[in-house]
Amino acid sequence: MAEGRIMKALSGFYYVQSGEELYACKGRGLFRKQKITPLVGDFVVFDKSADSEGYIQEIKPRKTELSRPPIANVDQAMIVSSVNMPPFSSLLLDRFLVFIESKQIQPIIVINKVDLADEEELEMIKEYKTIYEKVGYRVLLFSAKQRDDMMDIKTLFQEKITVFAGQSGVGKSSILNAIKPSLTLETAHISKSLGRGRHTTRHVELLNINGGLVADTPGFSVVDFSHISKEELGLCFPEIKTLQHYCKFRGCLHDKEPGCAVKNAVNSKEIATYRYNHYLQFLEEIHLRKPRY
Ligand SMILES: Nc1nc2c(ncn2[C@@H]2O[C@H](COP(=O)(O)OP(=O)(O)OP(=O)(O)O)[C@@H](O)[C@H]2O)c(=O)[nH]1
Ligand SMILES: [Zn+2]
Repeated sequence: MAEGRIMKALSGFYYVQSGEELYACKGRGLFRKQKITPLVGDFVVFDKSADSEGYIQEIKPRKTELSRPPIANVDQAMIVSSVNMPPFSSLLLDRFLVFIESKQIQPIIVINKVDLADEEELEMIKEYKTIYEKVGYRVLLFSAKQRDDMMDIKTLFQEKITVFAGQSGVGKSSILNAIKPSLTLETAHISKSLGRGRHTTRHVELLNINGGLVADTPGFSVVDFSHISKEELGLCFPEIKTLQHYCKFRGCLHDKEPGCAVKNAVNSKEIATYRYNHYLQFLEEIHLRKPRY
């Protein structure tokens, strides 16, 4: 028996890295009865059947799990937005933040295309940077076009599994390609050996970059809150989470309740009003959600 991490899933094989070796493994064993499918990012126990082949016998418990892209044990997500083209939207950014927080994954905010910003826009973006840093997030202003801050991004990968997320067109693929210029070549190579076109095979692969693992897919560009309850929503806003113990009522949703520490903090400008308004908007969205059967 050996242990390793699934780095890639392709055509029914799970490619497990153990030490320096990569083993092409088939799924078999106990986890089939448990009805869980191995995911890229999983730690697994496997039987070596030949030189570089094997059978997965066991999947180790997961820290986190994403379904789009399907990856287990993701530590952090780079949420990419852009200053311009498409214009910066704090509402969308907050949606992504809430989604990532709800999955127990650490968000990092990347605001891309700073090369396109005029003075006024740069000023606005810096104000947002200050607000989100106060909340406790790391914020990177970035340009995939100029690429001067590449090391800033790369140092964040160490000993982590990272995915990229963000609205369409913000530059996720551009940043990925800038980080790993050989990426497109590798993707083309894999598909060619299977005799298929580049875009027909959807697979996820973890790439070794700067001592960490980065998912080679631009990740998700839409999020939904269907798995989040009203009570959980406040936990996805760090500045609300730290204050909610001071609310008068346990289970306070920080809406109409009296003696709410969160509303007091909004009134005293301790919490950004727009963040609180987004919270209320998401709360309403969850409230109006049709029950699913
Ligand atoms: N000026 C400028 N353009 C950029 C920058 N980063 C990306 N772009 C351009 O923005 C467009 C969209 O970039 P992509 O990398 O395809 O964006 P994406 O987020 O992967 O988009 P989807 O694949 O649709 O999710 C492309 O034309 C890029 O060349 C940047 O930092 N500055
Ligand atoms: Zn409250």
